[in-house]
Amino acid sequence: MGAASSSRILPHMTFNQNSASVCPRAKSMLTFFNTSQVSAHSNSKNEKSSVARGLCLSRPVQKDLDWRMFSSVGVCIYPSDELESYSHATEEKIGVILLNLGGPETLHDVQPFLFNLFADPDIIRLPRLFRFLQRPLAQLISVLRAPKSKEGYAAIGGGSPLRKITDEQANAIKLALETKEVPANVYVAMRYWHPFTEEAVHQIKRDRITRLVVLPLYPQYSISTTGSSLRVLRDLFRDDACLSRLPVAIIQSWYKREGYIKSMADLIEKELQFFPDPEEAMIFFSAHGVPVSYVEDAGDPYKDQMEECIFLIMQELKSRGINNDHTLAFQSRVGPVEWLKPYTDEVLVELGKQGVKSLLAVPVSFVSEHIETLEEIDMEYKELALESGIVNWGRVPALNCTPSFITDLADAVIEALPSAMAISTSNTTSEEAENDIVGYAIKLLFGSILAFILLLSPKVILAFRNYIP
Ligand SMILES: C=CC1=C(C)c2cc3[nH]c(cc4nc(cc5[nH]c(cc1n2)c(C)c5CCC(=O)O)C(CCC(=O)O)=C4C)c(C)c3C=C
Ligand SMILES: [Fe+2]
Repeated sequence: MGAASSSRILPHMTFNQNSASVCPRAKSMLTFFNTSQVSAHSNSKNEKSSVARGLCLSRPVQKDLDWRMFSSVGVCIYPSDELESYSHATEEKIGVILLNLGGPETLHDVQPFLFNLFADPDIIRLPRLFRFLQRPLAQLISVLRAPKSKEGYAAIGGGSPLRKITDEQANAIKLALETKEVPANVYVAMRYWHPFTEEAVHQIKRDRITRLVVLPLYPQYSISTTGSSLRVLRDLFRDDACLSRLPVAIIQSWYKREGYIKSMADLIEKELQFFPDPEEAMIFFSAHGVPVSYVEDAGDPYKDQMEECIFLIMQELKSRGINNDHTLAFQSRVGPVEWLKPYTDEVLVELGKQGVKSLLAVPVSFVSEHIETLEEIDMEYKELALESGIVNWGRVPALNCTPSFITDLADAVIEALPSAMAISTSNTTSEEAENDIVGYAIKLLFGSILAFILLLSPKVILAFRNYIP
């Protein structure tokens, strides 16, 4: 996880010291911070700096997804020796936290991993009234889905390669930052399996990091991925007076970055050469799907960002004289609801019918090999494509530790550093807290009655069957 400690001062960098990371020695801290002021400030600042540096800091539509809405009531809980040195910190100690999904390392881990995933309210979005059902539902669905998932993980060697690859990426980013004379500790924070976000945050505190860059390993922003990890981070920071004062810069998405686009184009250009007739091959972008309601009801920018990303990759390829046909489809749907269309499996069959003979699959929503590239694309979709009449099949590897890509991520970190600012804090009055509790009790009561009625309905019972293979 955390790489070797770095404690050099960076004389060539000037940071905005208004948001100092010093944790005051005061026994308690109840700080009110004017969030609207912070928003206005951070907006103009981030937008200016992002335009100037090509950084993509797109803002999610929803208020509750926004890191700037952090609020905190808290007492500094560092042991006194830690507090002492934290408060006297004079040296800049940079941390980079990589946000990723995590995956089961053994077949034994599969069901508990699935439980963590389905227990996430950003993955199964229940109406507020039914939130108390989240964990029992997660238990039910994870048990029902585990046999199918286990088959998939068994087919790729008995576990997910995600931890190993993410650790390698973390080391590579650390090295790239060192080469650029920006020594930093790089931490891996997984959402659903080890090393969990909590573990990474704990290590960040122990290492007394003074400035933090949050870098999701998802090029495009989705409520279900980056949004979910940021929410967990926000909660951890909100509950900790010291962390809520740590200057943090968040890179929300980076699919527009030139280095990323060029690295993707390089991989595609290289893979096309393996086809007997490279110009004839269709470039088939396959992105992980999300339920339609995320985009249409919750304002998830994922689909728009994905389409723009593909446009930019194709533009880069055209500038290199590569003018192949291309298409985008969405894979890996789970559960009874409608997901983003077109679906990868249906498009493959359709392309076969249309007489497409050569096809290059390009996984585009994730930057490491994982179950959905190694099993779903390489095995299931390949078989379906060949059955459907496609003769020449290829697949672009995931970026993993491709040097040009890692260098670009290191650049993104360096560009984001100056915009780091402390998380805003606010206090809740005891009256507001009491109202919250009463409101919650009323909702719980009515929710339970409604849930009981609903759970007995045959329609709901049928819907859950759809999680089973
Ligand atoms: C950008 C990438 C991803 C999005 C968006 C995403 C949304 C999403 N996923 C599920 C359900 C499952 N995902 C699973 C595995 C999985 N998902 C992603 C990425 C995105 N998910 C990755 C990289 C992985 C693989 C991790 C690994 O172990 O290699 C799984 C488990 C596997 C399986 O049973 O198929 C589930 C389930 C939902 C419901 C969702 C959006 C709401
Ligand atoms: Fe997923």
